[in-house]
Amino acid sequence: MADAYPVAPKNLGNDNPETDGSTPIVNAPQPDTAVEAVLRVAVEAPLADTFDYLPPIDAPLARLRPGQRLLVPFGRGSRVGILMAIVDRSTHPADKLRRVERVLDAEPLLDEPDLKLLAWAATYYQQPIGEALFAAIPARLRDPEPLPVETAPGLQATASGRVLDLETLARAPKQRALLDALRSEPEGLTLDELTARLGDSRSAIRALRSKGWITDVQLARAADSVAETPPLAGPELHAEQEAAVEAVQAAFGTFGAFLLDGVTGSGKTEVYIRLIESVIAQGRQALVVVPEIGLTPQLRERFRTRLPGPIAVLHSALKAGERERNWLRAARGEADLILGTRSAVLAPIPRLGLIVVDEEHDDSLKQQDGLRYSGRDLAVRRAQLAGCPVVLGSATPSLETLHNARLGRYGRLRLTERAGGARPPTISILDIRNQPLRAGLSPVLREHMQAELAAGNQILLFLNRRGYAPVLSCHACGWVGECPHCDARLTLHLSERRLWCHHCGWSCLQPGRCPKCKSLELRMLGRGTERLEEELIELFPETRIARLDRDSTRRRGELGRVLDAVRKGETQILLGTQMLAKGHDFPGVTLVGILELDQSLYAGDFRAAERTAQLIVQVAGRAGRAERPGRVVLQTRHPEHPLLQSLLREGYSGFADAALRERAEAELPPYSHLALARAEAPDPEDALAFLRRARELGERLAGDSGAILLLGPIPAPMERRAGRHRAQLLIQCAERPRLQRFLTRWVSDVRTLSRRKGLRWSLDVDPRDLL
Ligand SMILES: Nc1ncnc2c1ncn2[C@@H]1O[C@H](COP(=O)(O)OP(=O)(O)OP(=O)(O)O)[C@@H](O)[C@H]1O
Ligand SMILES: [Zn+2]
Repeated sequence: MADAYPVAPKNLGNDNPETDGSTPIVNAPQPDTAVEAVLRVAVEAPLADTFDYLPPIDAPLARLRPGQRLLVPFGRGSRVGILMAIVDRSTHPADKLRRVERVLDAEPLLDEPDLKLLAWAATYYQQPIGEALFAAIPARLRDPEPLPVETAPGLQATASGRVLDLETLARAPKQRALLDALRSEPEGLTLDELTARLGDSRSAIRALRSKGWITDVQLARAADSVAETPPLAGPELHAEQEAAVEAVQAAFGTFGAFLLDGVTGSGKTEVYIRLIESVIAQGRQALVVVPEIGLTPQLRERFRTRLPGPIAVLHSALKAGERERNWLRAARGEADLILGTRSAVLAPIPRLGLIVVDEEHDDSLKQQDGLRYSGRDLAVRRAQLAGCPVVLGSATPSLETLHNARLGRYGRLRLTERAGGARPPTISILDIRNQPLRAGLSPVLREHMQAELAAGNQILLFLNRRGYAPVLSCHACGWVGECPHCDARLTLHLSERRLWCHHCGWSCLQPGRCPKCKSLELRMLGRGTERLEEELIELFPETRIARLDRDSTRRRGELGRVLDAVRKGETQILLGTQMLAKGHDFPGVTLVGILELDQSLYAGDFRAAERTAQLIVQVAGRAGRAERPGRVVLQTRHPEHPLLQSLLREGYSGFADAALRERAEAELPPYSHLALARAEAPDPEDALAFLRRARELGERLAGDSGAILLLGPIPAPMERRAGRHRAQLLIQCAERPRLQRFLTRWVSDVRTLSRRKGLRWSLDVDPRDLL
C-alpha cells in the first residue's frame, strides 16, 4: 500500500508558514503583493496547494502557457512542476517568491480541458493537485527531460539519387521501385515503412547505398504501423444494437451519458465498434476504458482488426517506453483510439469525441491508492468537460449507474437478447448438502459434465480461490498456518512447496512437520484451483484440462496460450478463478459449473451481494454464446438464500431492484455518499487513536445538524496486515456537495494533527469496499 500523505520534508514549511526564503511559498494567508506576473505551479508534493513563483529570467511571458512543465526551486533542490495559471498577484510578499529556473516544454503537455479535469479530480478526491497531475503523465516526464522524440532508422534519396534517370535501373526492378518510393518522400521512409510497401529489400538497399543514391537517416517514427489489410467488416447489427448506436450518435458533439445495459453476449462490443468507427470518421478520437486489458487480449485484437486507424494501448503492464510512446500518440492526436485501463481516462486526448467504459460495474476501475479515483466517474466528468457522449456498458450494471439511469441522468439503452440467435443460458441451483462430492463436484454436476464431454462440448468450472489448499493444519495439536504479519491464514501452493499469504505476499517453505508439536500429521484442508486441477485430471483422465488463475498465467504469453487453446476447442475443461468472468467469448462452452460462492454470499461488506450477483451472472454468461445452448449449475449449501432466489427468478435486474430498495432503506449508496478515512501504524493503538482525534475535529466542523455522520473509528475487518494495525472512520452524508465541503475543511484540519512515527492515513472518497 502506498503512502497517502507522506510526511513533508521539514524544510517545505508545511507546518510552518514562516518560510525562510530558501523554500517555496505555501499559500498561507499573507498580504497581497502585486508583481510583474506570478506563475502558479503544481508540484508533486504532499500539500494541497499550488506554489507561486516568479517567471524565469530568460523566457518571455508570451511563451508560457498552462500545462507546460517548469523546473522550479523547491526546498534545497529543484523539482518539475506544471504551470497551472499566470496571475498578476501573489498572496505572498514579492521578495519571498523564487524564480522558475527553466521552461521544459515548448508546447503544453496538458491542454486546458485536461488541467480542468485533473484539478476537478484533485478537489473531488481531496488530493493535492500535484498528485493528480503527475498521476496523469508518464513517469519519465517527472524528470526534467525534454519530451522524447521518437525516431526510427530510415532511408532518404541523395541529391544524385533524386536526379538519376530511373531507366538506368531498368534491369534491377527492386532497386528501381525502392528509389522511386524514396524520391516520392523528400524526408525519406523508415525501414518498416519500406518493408511494408516493398517487402524484404535488403539487397536492393545495399546496392543503392553503395552507389551513393540513398543514405541512412533517422526519422520521426510514424504514429503506428497502420494495418496493411483493410479492416474487417462486422456483422449486420440487430435492431436493438441499431437503436443504441443511433441514440449515441445523435449525441455526438454534446455531452450525454448512456447506460448500455445488455445481457452477456448481446453484442455490446459490436455497438462500441460502430460508434468508434463513426466518431473516427468525423475526425475525432475515441477513448475506451476497460477494467483489465491484460486479461482480454481478444478484445484488443477485435478493435485492431475492425478499425482502420492507429490504436494507442495504455495500461500499467506495458514497458515504460511503450507506455510513453502510446501516451504521446494519444496526446498528439495521432492515435484514433485510446484503449486502456482506468489511468487512460487521465491521458490527454485533444480531439476526444467519444468515451466508452466497458464493464462499468467492475471494481478494478477504482484506483486504490494515491489519487483514489473512479475511472468510471471521471470518465463521465471528462465527457461533460469535453462535450461528448459517454457510454457505460455492462450486463450487470452497478447500482449507482442503475440509479442514475432511473433518475434520468443517464439514457438507458437495452440489449435484451443475445446476438446471432444465441439463447440465454439456463441457470439452476444445486443443493449440495449431504451430497457425496468428488473433487468438490456433486453427482449431478459430474453427470452433466460427462454428457457435455461426450457430445464434444467444452466446460468451464469456476472456483474463486487459487493455490492448493487454503488451510494447512496439524491434526495432532490443532496448529494452523498463519501469516506472521497479517490476521490471515496461509495458502498452500503445493507445486512450489510454499505457504503464501495472499494479503501481504509473505511466504515460507511448506513445513514437513508441525512447527508447534513436531507431529507429521499435517492436513491440507479445503480446495483451491491447483488442487481442483489435480483432482480433475484423476476424475477425467482422457480429458484436456487447463487452469486459468494468477499463478498459472504468471509466465509471459501463457494467458494468451490458454485462451487460444480454449477458443480453438483444444481444451475441454477450463477451470479458474474470477479471471474466467472477464468478458471472454468462448463459443464452444455449453456448461458452466460454479463450485463455491457461499463465502461471498455472507461477506460483511455492504456491496457483497451486488458483487456476488455480478460475478454469478458474468461467469454464467460465458455459457452458450453460439448455436449450442448453455447450462449453468451453481452449487451451494444455502439454496434458500434470497440473493440466489431473486437472481434465479428475476435475473439481474430483479435482483438489482431488490438490492436498491435495501440500500434506500439503509441509506447506503447510491442513496447517500461515503468517504472512508483509513489509518495504519506499527503500534496497535495508534491508528485508532489518530482517527479518534480526527473524529473530534470532524464533529466540530459537522455541527449538530445531523447531516454529516461520522461512524467509528473501528478496527479494519482485517485488523493487522503486513505488520501494520489498521483502523477506519466512515463519513456519510446524503448530499454530495455538502460532503465535499465538509471533507475539504476536515482534511486540511486533519493534516495539522500530530502523528506518531510510522502512522499513515488516507481518505477514500466513494470507497468501493470498506476493508
Ligand atoms: N449483430 C450481430 N450479429 C451476429 N453476431 C453478432 C452481432 N453482434 C455481435 N455478434 C457476435 O456475438 C458475440 C457476442 O458479442 P459481443 O462480444 O459484442 O457481446 P458483449 O455484449 O460485448 O458480450 P459480453 O459483455 O457478455 O462479453 C460475438 O461473437 C460477436 O461477434
Ligand atoms: Zn500476510
